[in-house]
Amino acid sequence: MPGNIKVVVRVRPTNEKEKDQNNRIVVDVVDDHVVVFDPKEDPPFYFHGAKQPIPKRANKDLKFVFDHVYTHDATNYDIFETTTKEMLSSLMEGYNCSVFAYGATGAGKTYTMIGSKEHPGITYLTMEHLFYSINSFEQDREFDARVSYIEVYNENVYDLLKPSSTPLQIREDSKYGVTVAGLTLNNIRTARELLNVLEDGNKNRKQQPTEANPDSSRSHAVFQVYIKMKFKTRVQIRMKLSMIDLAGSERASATASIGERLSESTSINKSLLSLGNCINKLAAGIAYIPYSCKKNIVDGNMKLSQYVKITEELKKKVKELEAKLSLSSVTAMKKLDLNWDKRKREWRSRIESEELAFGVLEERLLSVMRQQRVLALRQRLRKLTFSHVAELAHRSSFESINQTITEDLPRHNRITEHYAKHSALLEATLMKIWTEWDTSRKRLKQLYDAALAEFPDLMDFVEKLKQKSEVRHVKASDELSYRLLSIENQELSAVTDYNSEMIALVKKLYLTLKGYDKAPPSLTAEYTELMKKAAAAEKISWLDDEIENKKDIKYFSSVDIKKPSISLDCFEDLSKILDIKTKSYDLRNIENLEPLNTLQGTIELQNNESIIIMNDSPEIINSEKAFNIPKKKTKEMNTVNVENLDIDNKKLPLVMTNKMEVWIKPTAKVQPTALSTKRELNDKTETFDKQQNRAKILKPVVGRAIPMRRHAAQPAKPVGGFGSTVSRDCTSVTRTIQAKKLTANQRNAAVNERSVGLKALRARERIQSHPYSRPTASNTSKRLNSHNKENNNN
Ligand SMILES: Nc1ncnc2c1ncn2[C@@H]1O[C@H](COP(=O)(O)OP(=O)(O)OP(=O)(O)O)[C@@H](O)[C@H]1O
Repeated sequence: MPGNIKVVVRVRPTNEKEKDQNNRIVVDVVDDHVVVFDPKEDPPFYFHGAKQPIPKRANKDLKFVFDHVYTHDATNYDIFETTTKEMLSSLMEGYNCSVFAYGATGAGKTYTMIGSKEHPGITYLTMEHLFYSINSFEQDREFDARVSYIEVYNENVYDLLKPSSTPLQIREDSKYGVTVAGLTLNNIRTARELLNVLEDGNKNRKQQPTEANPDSSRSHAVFQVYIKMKFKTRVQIRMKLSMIDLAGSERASATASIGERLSESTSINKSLLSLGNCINKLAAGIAYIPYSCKKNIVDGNMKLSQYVKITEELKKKVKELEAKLSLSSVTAMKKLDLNWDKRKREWRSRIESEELAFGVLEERLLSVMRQQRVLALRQRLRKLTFSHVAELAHRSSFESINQTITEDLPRHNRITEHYAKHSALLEATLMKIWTEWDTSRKRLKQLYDAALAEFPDLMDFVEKLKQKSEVRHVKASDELSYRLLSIENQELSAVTDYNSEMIALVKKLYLTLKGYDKAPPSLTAEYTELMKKAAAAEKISWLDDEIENKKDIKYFSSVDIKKPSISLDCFEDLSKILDIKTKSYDLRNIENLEPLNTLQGTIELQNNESIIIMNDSPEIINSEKAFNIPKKKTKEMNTVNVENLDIDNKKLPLVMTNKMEVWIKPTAKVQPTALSTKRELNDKTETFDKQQNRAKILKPVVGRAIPMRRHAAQPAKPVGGFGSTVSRDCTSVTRTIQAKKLTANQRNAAVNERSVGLKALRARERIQSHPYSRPTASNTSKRLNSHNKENNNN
């Protein structure tokens, strides 16, 4: 505002009563600034030729100049536009502002200040604009606006927002000045909320009808807005806006006050008198004014030379002050900066030490969780072993074995009990540490939030610490996976050895019986079934499977630190994985076993590829079953070349025995071996089609070659075929098709190599060294001797 005070006058329209009584209008609005009170009457006039009487009392005809004068047709909005609207910009700059409505009873003070819902007063309009300003500044400032609404009635203060018959206490202290103890401050965010607050407050205001005003307010109402404005630069400003609807100044005679009204009038007048005195003293420049204010009077009688001297002195003083001010502001800024850095460092070190403590707790927690997981796995494996042993004891017909195993049961029980105790202990420890860890975690989070609220640039620092914690989790998970897998692996190899021995034993027993024609068909069937199962677990790796399995591994080994009590649930899934693995056998020991293992599938060919299937078996008698090929033809199928085979869509439905190896080759032709014929190939392929068209597996890896049982009597032919060295080599059985894309020369070399005597030689050696071949006329005694010898050794 241009000045720090503005005085305006509003003239209200005459009311019905005044109109009825034909009251004289005593205020004459000359223009926007000048008003004449009790203006002179117009010159006497004549009516029907008779001069009308002149009033006895002389008119005061007092002229007043104001900052603005509003006529009776001005609206509350007009008043707001030229008064408090301007004032708001001063308020937003941090000045306290006050607005008083002063006037006689019924003059329209409440109408102007408070108004009604239809005609909101300037308090509402001002606040509405204030909220608008607050919103427009929101980008770089934060606001907190609270309001209070009190009335001063009979010199006592009452809270209009929390009505009570007991007045509030007024206090004065050096820091905050005059305050009202126990005052309600309402946090409001919109002008609409304010309207409700004002309405509620007004209902509690003391109003009584007087002669002059049927709704006369008998108290001074003080509406105050406390605004806290915080800049992004952390500078904070508090300011206060007071909108005061004073009680009407009145003459007891005019308001016809008696009794209680009269005492109210007395109080009202007394307080207004004090206010008036204060304003008058300010205006008159009196030395002592009870509320704030500096005297600034210039003596008009001083000489010009004195003015010059004073001005010089003042200039000097101003320079001194300016220098001091700039010095102190630099010092203050430095101090501020130092404080700033110091506080930041304090936050960092507080956070660091809390994080350190948190990290120690977390390490402990993770370690206990790891122990718990490992123990749970051991517990489960122990249970599994125990149930196997118990079953074995139950089934065993050997008294001595049964006894040994039964005697061992108490030890199993003791171990199980020990595991349970240890597990309970770990559980208790875990819960204790977890509670401490959780408390520390929450505390750390609070510190992070508080530090970032004050120093957003600490974000990187906080993020690094958070990452540290994540790394701890990942490490713990990895370590756990490693521990679990190594335990599992130990278990697996133990089970594998055991199973291999068992299968070897079964094989010996069965073949021995069979060698002596003592194997009944039911036993053969059972044996065949068992071998099928064993073969089904053969180590054929499927590329996709490996990927899927990895998911499971991740699942069982992750550490969910936030839910320690249910962390062991995932072991159910782990058990599934382990079960799969423990069922797999070591296939090294089931080579040379019957029956044929078959691999079914479809090989999809690339445009430049063809297929060669080779079979190195000198006798094809058992593949007859799998392929359903007539005997006379199968005998000729030692080597099968499917090169250039015209299969629909270049897909070859395939039943691959373990005696075969599939070679995928580029279009370059491979020289067929001497024994291969197309005719044989076609016969075989037709059979595949008939039987195995439903096969769906894509991209199979070549299976391990398991040579069929051989008849020692049948001479091994020097035939072509795939090399058994490849198939026996455990590491090479998981080759992918891609790995087989050899050049034509390499392939030819390989084919030829395998086609000649080397393979046949090996096959012969195997046959001759095989102790369980059916005895023939020429070698029966030799076989029996060697068989008996081996049994004795066992
Ligand atoms: N500008 C206006 N236009 C229309 N009506 C008005 C105006 N000013 C006041 N009035 C009416 O005049 C009456 C008295 O007004 P108001 O109650 O605001 O007076 P007041 O000065 O607050 O009186 P008191 O001191 O007794 O409380 C009310 O009925 C109000 O509606």
